[in-house]
Amino acid sequence: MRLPIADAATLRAHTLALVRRHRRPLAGVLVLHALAALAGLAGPWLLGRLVDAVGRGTTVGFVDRATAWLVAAVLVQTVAIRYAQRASRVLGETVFADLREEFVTTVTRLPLSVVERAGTGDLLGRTTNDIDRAQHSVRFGVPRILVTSATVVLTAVAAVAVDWRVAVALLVGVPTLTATARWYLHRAAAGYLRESAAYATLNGTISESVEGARTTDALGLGHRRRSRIDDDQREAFAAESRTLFLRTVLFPGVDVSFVLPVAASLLWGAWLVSQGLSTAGAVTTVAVYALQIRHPIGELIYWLDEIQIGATSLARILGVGSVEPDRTAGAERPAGDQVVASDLRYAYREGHDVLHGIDLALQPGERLAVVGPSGAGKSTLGRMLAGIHPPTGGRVAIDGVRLVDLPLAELRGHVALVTQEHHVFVGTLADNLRLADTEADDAALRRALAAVDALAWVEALPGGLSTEVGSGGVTLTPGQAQQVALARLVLLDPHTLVLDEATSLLDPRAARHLEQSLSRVLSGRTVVAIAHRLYTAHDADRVAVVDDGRIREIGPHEELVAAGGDYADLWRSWQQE
Ligand SMILES: Nc1ncnc2c1ncn2[C@@H]1O[C@H](COP(=O)(O)OP(=O)(O)OP(=O)(O)O)[C@@H](O)[C@H]1O
Repeated sequence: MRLPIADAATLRAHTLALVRRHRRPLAGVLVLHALAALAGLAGPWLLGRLVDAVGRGTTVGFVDRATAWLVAAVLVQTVAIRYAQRASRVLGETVFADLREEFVTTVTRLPLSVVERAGTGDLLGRTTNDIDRAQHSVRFGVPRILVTSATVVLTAVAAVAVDWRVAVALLVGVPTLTATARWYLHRAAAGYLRESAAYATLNGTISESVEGARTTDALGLGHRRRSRIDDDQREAFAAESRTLFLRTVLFPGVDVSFVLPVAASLLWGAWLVSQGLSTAGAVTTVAVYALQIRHPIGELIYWLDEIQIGATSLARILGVGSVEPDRTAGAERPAGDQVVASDLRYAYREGHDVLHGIDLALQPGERLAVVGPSGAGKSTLGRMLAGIHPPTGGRVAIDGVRLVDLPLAELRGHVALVTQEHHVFVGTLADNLRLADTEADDAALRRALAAVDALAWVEALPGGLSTEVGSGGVTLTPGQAQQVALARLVLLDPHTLVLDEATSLLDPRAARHLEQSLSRVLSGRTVVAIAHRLYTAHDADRVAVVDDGRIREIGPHEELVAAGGDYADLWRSWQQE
């Protein structure tokens, strides 16, 4: 599955909405650029007047005045360009800041199931490469397109105003220019879209290979990863070659279109002058305009090309916003705190259920251990009970209200999940803990740390709670990171907790101690503990044995051992180890 890409209509609507939102600064920028362009047109016009005046015979005074006007025009142009550039950049930055904020909000609201199915490469590509490209277009492209368009239009109008007969010659460049630009722009969007997708896939494969390097090494899968990277690279190469080919047609076509109008205005103008239909001054002015217009047209096409790239990136960024939410909050709120799963099913891929109709009623305040072989569906069950993914069949409800009908922020106050994967965010240790409760004071943070046996090492850190941790700060061991995650859970204080191998990174003795101190703090809370170590099951009120997506046995440890079923076998072999 890939994340969606916004269609042309959405892209247009979004761009128009952006333009409307910033129409005042946009109008200001346009006025300033028009002023700069007008001042730039004065030079060739004055030159033409001088040529004619010299032809007729003129005075030094006239030449001096014309020169003074020329200097004044250059000064006005310089000042106008300075303010126009500044206003354009400010506009570009403001628009991009808007886009960035929108995107961050969208990404943080993405359903986890969608991110997992799409793979992180695609999302990573959109948050890095595509944001960079869109940023380049918005920051520099949009302002330059405004400048160059204003300059091209005004130069053409000025040429017609000076002498329309001579200005007609400028049109000879139009057919080749439009044909080449149309040919190119028609093909470029698909080409750049393919290129972005190819690089996103390549990035995903490379980052996956780096993250899974040890596994690859241990299983001797190096050649497979290499051939996968080779395939992705071949696709990226083919995609890049295609866009390069498009440019090799565009650039010569554009160059020819630039030379033609200059030559034509001189030849055609000379004939007009010989017939007494124009003056040498008018021909000079139009020919200089034809030379002058090359630069903004070239820049305009360059930016139209860049804008195409930016637009494809923008389509990929906006596409993320069209991901449907995986839940919509209803109005009902639970009064009690009993979590019940009924006929619960889940499939990561359609038609491949990994949970086959589980019924489970958690008793408020009980501690349930979930055990079973690898791949049995224990983690999936844990995620369902915590409302991470909406079930594909059946339901999980608190006091009759389905978890997926609760707003996410509220859901976390009822049920929370801690897994073995934790991220330590850059910031102080206190910041990391306050993610769970922004209002918690230092004393509350210390209590939570004590509950997870972490207070001693935190107080031994150079800055205690204010120690900077995460990338660039003090590096926490995986076990310490796990304790921080558990302390967050204590602060969050939900009535039901799902611990998925939440102490797996600690040594067995420390893990058991932590679980015991945690259970003192969490007394009265319902705890579902998914466990490898069977003492967790031994310490629990009930044990559920999960195999092949079904609960095979459920009951207190002693009863299951006495029953002599799967659990009794598991327990015996674990004790022998
Ligand atoms: N993100 C995923 N996408 C596709 N299939 C998945 C995904 N996560 C788990 N599965 C599959 O679902 C089944 C149940 O996996 P699950 O992780 O729930 O089992 P588990 O009992 O927790 O195993 P373990 O003890 O190894 O963690 C397995 O067949 C697994 O391959």
